[in-house]
Amino acid sequence: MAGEAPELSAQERAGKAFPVSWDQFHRDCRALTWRLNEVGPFHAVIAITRGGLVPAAIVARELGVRIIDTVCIASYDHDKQGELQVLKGMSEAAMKLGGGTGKGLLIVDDLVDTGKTGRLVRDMLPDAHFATVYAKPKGRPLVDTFITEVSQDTWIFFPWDTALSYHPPLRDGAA
Ligand SMILES: O=P(O)(O)OC[C@H]1O[C@H](OP(=O)(O)OP(=O)(O)O)[C@H](O)[C@@H]1O
Ligand code: HPA
Ligand SMILES: [Mg+2]
Repeated sequence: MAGEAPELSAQERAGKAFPVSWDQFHRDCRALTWRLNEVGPFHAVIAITRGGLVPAAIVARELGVRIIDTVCIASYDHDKQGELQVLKGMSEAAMKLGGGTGKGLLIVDDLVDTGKTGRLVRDMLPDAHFATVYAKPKGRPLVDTFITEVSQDTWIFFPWDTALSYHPPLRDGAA
């Protein structure tokens, strides 16, 4: 409708930027593993794709877990959240390892934001341990273990989504 404000993307609503480098991400994943090592052992790691694949590989390597499965969920088209779509559920083998409820399984994702994705996986595997590297306040209650809390009005930029580029100086004309 004419005059109506355009819908803001989640990233525009978030406003602040929190860029994460590969080094920082690796360090944060290792810190997450230190905490998870106190909770395990785990039979298998379940990565929530795609963002959960990178931390899941690092965590599984540190914890010596070699069985890794995926739950493929999509909701954000770049930075706009739509309906959650489960594109692929867990394998029967991993489900069996978790006794049907996820007991002894470790679910890993890069972050929780609104918590919608987290809620869906918790409903699928109520007894699993759910870990993320970053957590925003709305999603935080759904996570068992995380490393860094980031405010709800911040957008996290992951290293696989970004590239180095020129940034002008803060002060006009200082370049
Ligand atoms: O707490 P929520 O508001 O549900 O958001 C968190 C989810 O959003 C992102 O995934 P996305 O759906 O963008 O897919 P991707 O992992 O393939 O990038 C992120 O990796 C989490 O899985
Ligand atoms: N960064 C990247 N992807 C996301 C975010 C975020 O802050 N929230 C939901 N998906
Ligand atoms: Mg994701």
